[in-house]
Amino acid sequence: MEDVAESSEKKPRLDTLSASDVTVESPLDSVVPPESIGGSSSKPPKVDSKRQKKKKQKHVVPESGTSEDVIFQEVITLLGKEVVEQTIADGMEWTAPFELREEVELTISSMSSSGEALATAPSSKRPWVVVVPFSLPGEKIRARIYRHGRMYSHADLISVDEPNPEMRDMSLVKCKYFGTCAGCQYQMISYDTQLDLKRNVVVKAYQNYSDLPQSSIPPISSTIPSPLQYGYRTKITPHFDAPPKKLQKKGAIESEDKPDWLKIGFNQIGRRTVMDIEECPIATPVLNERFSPLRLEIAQKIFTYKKGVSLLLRDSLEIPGGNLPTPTTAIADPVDALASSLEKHVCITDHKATVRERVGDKLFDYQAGSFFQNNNSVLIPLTSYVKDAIFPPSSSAVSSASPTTEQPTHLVDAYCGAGLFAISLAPHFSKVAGIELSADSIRFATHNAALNNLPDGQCSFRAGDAANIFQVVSDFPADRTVLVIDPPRKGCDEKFIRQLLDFRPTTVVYVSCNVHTQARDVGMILRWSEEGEKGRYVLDSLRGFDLFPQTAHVESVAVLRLVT
Ligand SMILES: C[S@@+](CC[C@H](N)C(=O)[O-])C[C@H]1O[C@@H](n2cnc3c(N)ncnc32)[C@H](O)[C@@H]1O
Repeated sequence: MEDVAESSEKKPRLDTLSASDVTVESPLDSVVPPESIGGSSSKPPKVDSKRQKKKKQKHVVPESGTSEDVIFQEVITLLGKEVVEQTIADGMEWTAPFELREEVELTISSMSSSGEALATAPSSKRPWVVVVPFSLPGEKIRARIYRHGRMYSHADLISVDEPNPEMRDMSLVKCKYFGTCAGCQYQMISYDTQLDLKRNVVVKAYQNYSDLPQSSIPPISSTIPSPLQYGYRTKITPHFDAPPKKLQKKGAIESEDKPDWLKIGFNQIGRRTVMDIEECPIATPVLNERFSPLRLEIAQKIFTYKKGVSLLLRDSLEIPGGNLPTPTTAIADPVDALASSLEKHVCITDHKATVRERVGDKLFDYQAGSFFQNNNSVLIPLTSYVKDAIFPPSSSAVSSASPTTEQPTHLVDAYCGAGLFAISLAPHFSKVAGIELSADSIRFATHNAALNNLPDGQCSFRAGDAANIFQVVSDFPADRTVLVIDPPRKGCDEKFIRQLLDFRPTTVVYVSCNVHTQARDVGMILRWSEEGEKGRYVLDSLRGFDLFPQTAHVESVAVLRLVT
């Protein structure tokens, strides 16, 4: 897509406006009962006057790739570039045409990449967009405005007055908190449609963020499904607030039951308020089994907490000898470890304890508080897909962009965590190097190489910034080296991309939980690779993976090949 900012000559640029001080109200503490999203209406919520404190807030243009910026790009698509530029030129982009708590009737136009619905404001108002959860294209709804952004306002859904019968099927909903909890957006949509929506997010991200011509973006295939669509989440982090000060002062007596004021669960949609949640159907069974007794244990000692707490529940295989905080440094017989690892699942709540997961014929240990992918059921499809992208399974599948018939022999795993990609792919390479910021994860990656019986010296892992890996692998032959990148949501930094281009591996597989920053980085890699004479990268394939069914999240895998 053309850069809107570049195309405006005298008008202010969309991305360079200064911050201004304005007075806003904090969001209301309102609740949309789940039944209202099926088509009936609800009463206005009670308004807690204490929560309506006025506060000063600066309006800052959101950084590229953040969720606010992603919505703003969608506002531009919906309202049109000219209209948005004119509104900015008039200095009105932060001035909503709605009062807070105003109720509006809307017709939904499209879905945002965050899984909410977008509607343009009624024609009696200035051009503006309203963002509403749990609504679908074509539906007529009533909503209540609670917060303003840049040319858009967030609203609570009050009722769906005319549902979209082709997309909405409330009989699919499996959670009693759906419609109030912030966790899931899509339970009322068929799984095939969820996958289509996620494909569309990848399409839009590359249109809005890559700055590449359409001809450089390959057709984006259908999103790869998760084998499990419920009961898949191997990690949940419910939280609770400390007891209210007045109760702490009274020194309230500990009781066997959970007091009504104590909410242990997840955030309410659009709010920072914690909802009381007893079970989460997208979490694995072992996590749900542990959650009820854990809630009671917390309730019984709630007055010992002076601050709010985030709990951790991780699904793990039971490790013979116990899921101890330190991995066994010496693994006497790794083959035995693989064979004897118990397949019994347990719930780990200690951040320092060791969690074990199986991915195909590999075992991965990691510290419970560290990063590991949260949907074990999709990890074989994901790692197999990456392997097939590196070594296309049949000659007919070899891309025309493939520069050489020689097979890659060396693998670099940047942002490697506990070694998921490095260790899964190691049998196909003679040398593997991984880098990762977390020293704990690196300790486990090294341990996992031994646990999986990989030959001594084949894999090396080091703690540090990803950009440092290129000094370490200076003896790797670039034309036989594959680079896997799996950075956090903010993506790679410029230093990393410059070093990548100095090294120029034959294939780059970029796995990302934020397709917007991925699109930005891939765009940079492709454009900058045209400088110099070391060969340029082409985007060979691009595909979404569904790691989080029932939610709007999509993981994206981009495969880049070097061509001369
Ligand atoms: C999305 S996770 C991927 C981990 C691993 N590839 C996996 O699938 O389990 C991103 C990882 O990058 C690490 N990280 C964040 N910033 C980094 C940096 N500047 N350099 C290296 N690693 C970084 C995080 O600690 C985290 O483990």
